Amino acid sequence: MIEMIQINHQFAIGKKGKERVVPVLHDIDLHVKQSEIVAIVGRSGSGKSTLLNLMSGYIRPTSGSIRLAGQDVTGLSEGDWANFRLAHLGFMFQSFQLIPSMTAFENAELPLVLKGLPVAQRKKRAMELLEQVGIAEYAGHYPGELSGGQQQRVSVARSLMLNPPIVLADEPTGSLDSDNEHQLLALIRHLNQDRGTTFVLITHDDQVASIAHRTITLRDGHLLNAVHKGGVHAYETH
Ligand SMILES: Nc1ncnc2c1ncn2[C@@H]1O[C@H](COP(=O)(O)OP(=O)(O)OP(=O)(O)O)[C@@H](O)[C@H]1O
Repeated sequence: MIEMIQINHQFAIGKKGKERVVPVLHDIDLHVKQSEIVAIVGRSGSGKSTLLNLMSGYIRPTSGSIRLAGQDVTGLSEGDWANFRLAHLGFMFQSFQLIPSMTAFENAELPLVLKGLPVAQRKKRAMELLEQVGIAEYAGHYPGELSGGQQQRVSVARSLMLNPPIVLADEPTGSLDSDNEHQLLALIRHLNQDRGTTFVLITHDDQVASIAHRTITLRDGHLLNAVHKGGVHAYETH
C-alpha cells in the first residue's frame, strides 16, 4: 500500500548562496501492507515528520521513489498530488488547520463540499462522523470556542470524511484526555478492521503504539525495524 524505496532526504538551510545541506533521512526502505497499522517512533529530530511529509507529497525526496496505493507518486505535479490526496489519503496532523470562520460542522464537511456532494448527504455523513468522535453537540461552535482536544476531534472527523484507504497521522492523540484518546484509538481499530484502512501513526505514546501491528523506529534518519514476535524483539537496520 505504501512503498518507499531507497529514500534519501536533505534540507538546504541558511541564506541563498550560502546554503548548508542537512541530511535528514538515509536509505529508507519501507513497505506498509494494506490494512496494516504501523507506528513510527523515535527521538525528537530523528526524521519522523519528514518521513510522513514525504508520504503526503508535501515535500519531495532528494532521491528514491514512493508508491502509494499501487501508483508511483514520486513525480506527480502539485495538481495531481492534490487530486491523489483527496482520493486516497486522510490526515491527522498536529496542527488542526481548521478554518476559524467556519463552524465545527462546516469544517468537518469540507471534503464533501470539495467532492460536490449534495447538502443532505453531506449533513448525514458529517454528523455521523462528528458523533463517532464524540463532538456532535459542538457542531455549531467555531474553532475559537473549542478546546484543543475538541478541535483535534473535528480535524479527525474531517480527515475520515471521504473514507480514505490510507490515513497518515502525526501524534493523533496529542491533545486528547485519556477518555478521548481511548475513543479515538477504538475508532482507528474499527476502521482498520471494518474497512481495511491502512494507518501510519507517528507517536510518543505507548497506548497509541499498542494498537499498531508493527512499530518501526527512526534513529538519526535511519530506519530500524522492530519485529515483535512472541515477545522477542529483533532489530534489523535498513
Ligand atoms: N523545512 C525544514 N528545513 C530545514 N530543516 C528541517 C526542516 N524540517 C525539518 N528539518 C530538520 O530535519 C530534522 C528532522 O525533523 P523532523 O521534524 O522530521 O523530526 P521528528 O522526528 O518529527 O521530530 P519531533 O518528534 O520533534 O517532531 C531536524 O533536525 C529538523 O531540524
